[in-house]
Amino acid sequence: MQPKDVQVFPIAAETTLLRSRTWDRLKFEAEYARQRGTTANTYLIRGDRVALLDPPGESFTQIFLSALKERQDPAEIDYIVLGHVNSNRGKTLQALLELAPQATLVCSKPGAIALRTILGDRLPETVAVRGDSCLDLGGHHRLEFVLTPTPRWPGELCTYDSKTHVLYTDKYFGAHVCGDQVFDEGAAIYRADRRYYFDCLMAPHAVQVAANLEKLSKKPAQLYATGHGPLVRYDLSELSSAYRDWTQQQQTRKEAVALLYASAYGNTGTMARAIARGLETAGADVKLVDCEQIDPDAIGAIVANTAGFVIGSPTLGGHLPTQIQTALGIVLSTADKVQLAGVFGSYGWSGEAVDLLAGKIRDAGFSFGFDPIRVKFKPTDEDIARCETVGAEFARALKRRQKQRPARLVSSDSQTARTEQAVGRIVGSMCAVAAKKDNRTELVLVSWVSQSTFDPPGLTVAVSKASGIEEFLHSGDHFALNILPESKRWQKRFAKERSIHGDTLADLEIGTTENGAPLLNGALAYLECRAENRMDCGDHWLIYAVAESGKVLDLQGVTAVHHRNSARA
Ligand SMILES: Cc1cc2nc3c(=O)[nH]c(=O)nc-3n(C[C@H](O)[C@H](O)[C@H](O)COP(=O)(O)O)c2cc1C
Repeated sequence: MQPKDVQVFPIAAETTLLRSRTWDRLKFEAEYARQRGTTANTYLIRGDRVALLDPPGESFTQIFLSALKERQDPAEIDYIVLGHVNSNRGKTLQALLELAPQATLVCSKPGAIALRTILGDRLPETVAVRGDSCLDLGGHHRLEFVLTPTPRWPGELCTYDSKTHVLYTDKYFGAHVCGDQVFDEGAAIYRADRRYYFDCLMAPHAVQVAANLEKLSKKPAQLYATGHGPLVRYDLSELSSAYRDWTQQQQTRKEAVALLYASAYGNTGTMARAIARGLETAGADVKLVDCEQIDPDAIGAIVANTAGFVIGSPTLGGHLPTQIQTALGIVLSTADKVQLAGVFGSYGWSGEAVDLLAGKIRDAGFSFGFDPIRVKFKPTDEDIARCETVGAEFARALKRRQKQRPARLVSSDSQTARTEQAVGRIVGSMCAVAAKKDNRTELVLVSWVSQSTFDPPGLTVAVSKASGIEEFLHSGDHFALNILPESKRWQKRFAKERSIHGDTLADLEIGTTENGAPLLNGALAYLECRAENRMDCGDHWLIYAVAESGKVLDLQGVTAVHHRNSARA
């Protein structure tokens, strides 16, 4: 394999590209299956002042600095502009700043926060730019900044040079592909790589990407200077409109379901059509695919654009037919783990196919929207009705899932933020702890509630020390745990204030439990609790209480769950 190197190329007036190249796949691309190598593109703009845009990550630190020093004295670099900040760049930045201690770092505000974590004491003067900020390098090189945050890169920043009409697009419009070609002449050869890059890095954040594309389109760019892969000169308008189409497709894919099947004698096909009817009745958009009739390459594209997949197969000779084996391989390598799965099939006596499918899909980490369905030979009317029902259930489960998934998963580069994010993924049910003493009622929203003992039935609840209620929760005190249903009403009410007491209780209908504890009208269930013990834990008290009695008030209701982006949100 060709060794790593740095390709240097002038791309516009006083503007040089330094492309750190690897023909191998980099560590950070673990998610990226197309092994075509990559380039980390850095740009040097020499106006009256010198700006270096986007030094590469640590895989290239030494070769990049050697190549840079041959062309530019680092001691004369005025600005280092960072389209995004991550720890992978930390090592190169540290080495670069030793050679260029005079340089000012330029990045977005979230970028500056991440830099503080990465560089610590060694952080030099840093300018956090806003969306309307400009940096005049002299010689008519005026850098205009466009903030393009996505949950994955909250601090992303693109830069436009109004002299050269070059738009430095950081993560946008790139591709992980390595070669000698700097620009994209014969652009069609890159389209599959660019689409794959989009699917891996942009598609999950389609809403934010669409908004950012809109901002970028305001710059009259003649060249997209990408962060990775070939620069976009020849495919500029087509790639821009393809990005818009792809984001739009992504936003409408929400409840599409890929229903893949094969059927030698028509029985599994009958089941497939019944499941499809059920799905459609419940509002899903079904892509029904007979795997014997489709080019396997098309299966990946279909599955990548759906929120769930269902696979049906007959058992033939104790196995899956080849077309289903192929389809399964494609599905498992393409589908996102958040996609919901389903399995069905007709059989004659042993019926291994459904178990095989379910086992592989389960082992790959997917969860199911219905229990696998097996039908012996020809489906009866009852079987067909059952297939329709599970189709509809699957569509509803999909809707619920999408509602429950947090709108934004903000990824971060600092270890602390990553830990907080991970802690934030622990979900808890939304409850209101309510207590009354001396005619004073206090009510506080909590989501850190957990059953702790079976005998006696006991639970722990964490209550903020800042909330007024903690003084009502000493050993022997009684309180009610009101378990809230999924409802916008409660979300809105508690968005205003989490801790409610005094006059602000007036808009709530509060009854009493049998033991006289405050019961919130509209609660899904309640538990009458007696505090037994408490532990001093940082900014919270952890209360252990015994549930003395309780009742589910709405048997059909679903408990509200508190999804968070981070431990602090
Ligand atoms: C050649 C052949 C092999 C079969 N092997 C099995 C088998 O190993 N186990 C089983 O349960 N059924 C087996 N069957 C029965 C089929 O699974 C059954 O007929 C099923 O309804 C076919 O579904 P389809 O109409 O969707 O193709 C076999 C059928 C044929 C024709």
